[in-house]
Amino acid sequence: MGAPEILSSRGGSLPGFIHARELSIGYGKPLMENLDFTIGKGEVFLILGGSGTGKSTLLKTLFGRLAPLAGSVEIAGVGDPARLQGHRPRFGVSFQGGALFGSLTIAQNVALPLEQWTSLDARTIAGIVDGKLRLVGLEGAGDRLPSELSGGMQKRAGIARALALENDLLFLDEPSAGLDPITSSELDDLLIALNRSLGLTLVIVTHELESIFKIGTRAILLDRKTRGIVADGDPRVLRDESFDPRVRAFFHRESVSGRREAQTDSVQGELLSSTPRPQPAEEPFTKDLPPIVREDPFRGEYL
Ligand SMILES: Nc1ncnc2c1ncn2[C@@H]1O[C@H](COP(=O)(O)OP(=O)(O)OP(=O)(O)O)[C@@H](O)[C@H]1O
Repeated sequence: MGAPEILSSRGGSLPGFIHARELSIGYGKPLMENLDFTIGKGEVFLILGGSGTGKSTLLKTLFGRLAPLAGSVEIAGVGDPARLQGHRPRFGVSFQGGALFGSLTIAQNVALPLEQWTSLDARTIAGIVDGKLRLVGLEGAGDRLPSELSGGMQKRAGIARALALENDLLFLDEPSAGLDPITSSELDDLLIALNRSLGLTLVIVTHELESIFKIGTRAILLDRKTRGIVADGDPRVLRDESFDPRVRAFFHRESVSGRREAQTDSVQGELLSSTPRPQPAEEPFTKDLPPIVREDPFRGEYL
């Protein structure tokens, strides 16, 4: 495998936060081998690639749900995140499907990690939950069940729950899957606001081009054939300056041979077979995001 093309204006300039070293991932048989990269604190780091390349598998390996086949992952100086299973989470995770508990209200869902991992009293937890719901623009929706919310609101509720423990690192798998373009763009606005205001580090699997260029400060592109990273850098720089046909194929929605695909949502190219179709428009969400402040006086208790 050749070295990845590095076209980065930002990657690597921030202090290292997550280190993947000679990392091989997969289920028995490796999907990716010898991955080496560092994610900086405060980066919006995107994992890109075609369908089935192993993006979600890499994400799960980074946060310890899956053990590496070889190599290591270190988060904030602590090696082997798999060993942290069963301990208080050091980061939030928001997966495809949201995984909110359908029989619990939104407020109860957000309260769960606080009840599980802290000894805070109910009143304090209720105050924190209110703050988290405000943070994601869901004030007033705490008493509703997930089924009573639009898809975009459910995603934001999932993010509020992932942030309940005040972690400064969030892993997200296809956050805008199934959302219409406007709701998806509003979710991007929320992620940008969280990144800029809280300094949250975001590690995101996505293949929505609009999202990639809007929120990503750094991206790696996985390639199934070489089982490695073919590009690493600022997604806009990769789009505009790369001559690698695989990189161009991904960022310009071309086939690897350079032919521009007629339909961006049904491309057949090597890297590009799974852009999800948008769903019908949802309940609108105000563009005016709430001011984001670290309003939580109990932060020290459960960090
Ligand atoms: N639990 C599992 N056991 C065995 N193989 C799996 C498992 N989960 C995923 N795979 C396989 O691993 C490969 C990579 O899957 P993964 O979900 O990581 O890809 P991806 O790049 O995220 O794809 P997509 O964009 O379609 O979600 C696929 O061939 C998939 O079928």
